[in-house]
Amino acid sequence: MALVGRPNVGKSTLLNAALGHPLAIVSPTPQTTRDAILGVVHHGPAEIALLDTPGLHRPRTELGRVMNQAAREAARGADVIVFVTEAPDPARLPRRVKEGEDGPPLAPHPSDLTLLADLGSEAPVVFVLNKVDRMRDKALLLPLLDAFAKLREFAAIVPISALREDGVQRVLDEVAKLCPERDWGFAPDELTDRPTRFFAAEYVREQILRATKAEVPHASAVQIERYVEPTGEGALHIDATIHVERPGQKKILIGAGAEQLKRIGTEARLRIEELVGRQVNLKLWVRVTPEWRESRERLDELGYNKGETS
Ligand SMILES: Nc1nc2c(ncn2[C@@H]2O[C@H](COP(=O)(O)OP(=O)(O)OP(=O)(O)O)[C@@H](O)[C@H]2O)c(=O)[nH]1
Repeated sequence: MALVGRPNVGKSTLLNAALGHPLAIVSPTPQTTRDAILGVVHHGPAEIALLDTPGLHRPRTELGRVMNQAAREAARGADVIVFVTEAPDPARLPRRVKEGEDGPPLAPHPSDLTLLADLGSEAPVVFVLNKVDRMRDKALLLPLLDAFAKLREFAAIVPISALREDGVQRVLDEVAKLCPERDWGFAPDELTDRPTRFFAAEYVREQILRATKAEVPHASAVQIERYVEPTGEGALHIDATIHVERPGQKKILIGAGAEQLKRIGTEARLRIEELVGRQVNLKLWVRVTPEWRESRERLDELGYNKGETS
């Protein structure tokens, strides 16, 4: 199944909750996910391969176009689509709506209308309204769910809170009902089809997203230069380069006395050690690669080539 939706609605959080493992990186910064990431869940008699996709958005860079393409391809290849959107942020609602006074009911986000219209009708679609935990008065969500239900046919409509792991099993129940019968594709303990070196790069990027703001997270890409697995008990050695677009971004990332970069490295190392179950020796370098987000060649080198349309 493919998880599709706008950026930041909680697709990766839903994938992690379904897996019971924080495999995908999550952050409050939109466009955190850059590549489709597969996670495998065994749910009752069903084996569900969930593809977390980059949030569909209006691209401003070549990277953005490649990300959208990766999401669309994942959706095209899926047997089931789980369309994810979010309950509105109460802080942004007019007070009278919050207080339940008369007024226009909550309406679908305009980008959701476009995305749903683009989905096509081949695969069944399960509609998920995430982040319902942030609305105290859940009754306010009913007209919103109604409005979505009128837009197209959904196999199921499921309000959830991926953050609180509330309703996630119900999503899997609905998907399992729609799974076609087929041979097993994965071993029982297989969590993903991505190699651990992919996640090593992701976990460094996750710390960059946590530590920096504005353009820096968007302008950063992590490339693994060396990945040496020991034969015995020793540590896993990883050398990685963080590419940024401008010298000012490099300065921010390194920080005074290289403190920022050290913190990013330490936090990422702990997260990688948890994944691989052994000691990790992680070395990071920062390099300025001007306009890497605009160059097909650079994007290929950095592994963002899933959207290649030939
Ligand atoms: N309150 C609340 N926040 C949530 C919930 N699910 C996700 N979030 C938050 O929403 C933000 C975005 O979550 P992600 O899982 O990274 O969203 P995404 O859809 O994968 O984002 P992109 O990578 O941009 O496509 C993070 O700060 C999450 O903690 C939820 O159920 N409730």
